[in-house]
Amino acid sequence: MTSIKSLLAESPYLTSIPASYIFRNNNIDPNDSALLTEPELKIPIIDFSLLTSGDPNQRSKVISELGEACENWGFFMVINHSVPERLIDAVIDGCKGFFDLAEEEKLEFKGKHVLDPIRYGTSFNASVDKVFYWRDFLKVFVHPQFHFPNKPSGFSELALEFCKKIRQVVKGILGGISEGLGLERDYIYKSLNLESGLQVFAANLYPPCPQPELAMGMPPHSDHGVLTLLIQNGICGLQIQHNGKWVNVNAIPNSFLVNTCDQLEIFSNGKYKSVVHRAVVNNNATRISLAIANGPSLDTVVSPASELVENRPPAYIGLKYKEYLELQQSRNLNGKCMLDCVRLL
Ligand SMILES: O=C(O)CCC(=O)C(=O)O
Ligand SMILES: [Fe+2]
Repeated sequence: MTSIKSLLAESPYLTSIPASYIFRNNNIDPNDSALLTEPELKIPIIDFSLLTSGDPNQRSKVISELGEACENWGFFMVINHSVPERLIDAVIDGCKGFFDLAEEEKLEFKGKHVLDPIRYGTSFNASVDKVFYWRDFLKVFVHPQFHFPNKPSGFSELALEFCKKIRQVVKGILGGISEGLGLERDYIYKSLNLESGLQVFAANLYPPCPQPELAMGMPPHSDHGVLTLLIQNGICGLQIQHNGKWVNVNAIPNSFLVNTCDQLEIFSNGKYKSVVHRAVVNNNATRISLAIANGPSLDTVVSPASELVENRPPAYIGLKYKEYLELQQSRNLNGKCMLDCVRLL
């Protein structure tokens, strides 16, 4: 399966996309006409420094903001996270450097199975996708064991430092979410074994597309883990579903875009729904996004927390995270269809 990058290198003056990439027709999709832009809506913003500050009033205020964001949006932007901007920029440059390698060099990292620790590819799962997505990707398992491509030089070291810092931010946010649910600060972190949790570094390349209104970078889906943190190269393209409408996310510079994922929905017994999101493409700039997915350890059986099923019976069956992940990755990416496999109510 040809990457988008090679497709464009072979046909630099492409004016229409191959039929196999036509995902939608704006004229007939009512969902697409329901697009809202974000300023009217105020996507929640969480000040991470207040979560870690010693001031209990500020902390309890931000914990309740976090709870509202999880309940009403499943999405928020995190500012003042203390991960240096130069590190973020360098990691994004590293992703660009990887995608700029010759195709033969990248193909050395072409994985076969969803649990292969390094996988370079295109679309989502090109062997089952009915329509191809306008996206090339590099997915790497960086925790509990750190794997990484050995090129471009220096990229691996930067990624190691970055992912470690992200785990600290995730720990802080999950502490706030736990307390917001009335649990001990480290309850979610411990119950889901985040200390040995799976962390996936997923870099996405969306080259300019001659017919962006017909193509899709990534189709509507929810993420399988607990929390995903996303950064990008200053070019927007992420949209989240909110009250049945698509909302453009205009990221605050240097913020992390955070979405709550399926394992948190299951663990919170449906109180915090994982958010459906997608990536649209444009016709003038290459977009790079980097999603860091943070999940339980692969052998954790995730089920609704016992503390949260007192007033409401469990709404999901327990399933080992590894099994959930294998199922999700081997199918078509389609909204929240995976959660339906474990839903009881
Ligand atoms: O590129 C984006 O904005 C979204 C990426 C995404 O949803 C993912 O990698 O799971
Ligand atoms: Fe996603």
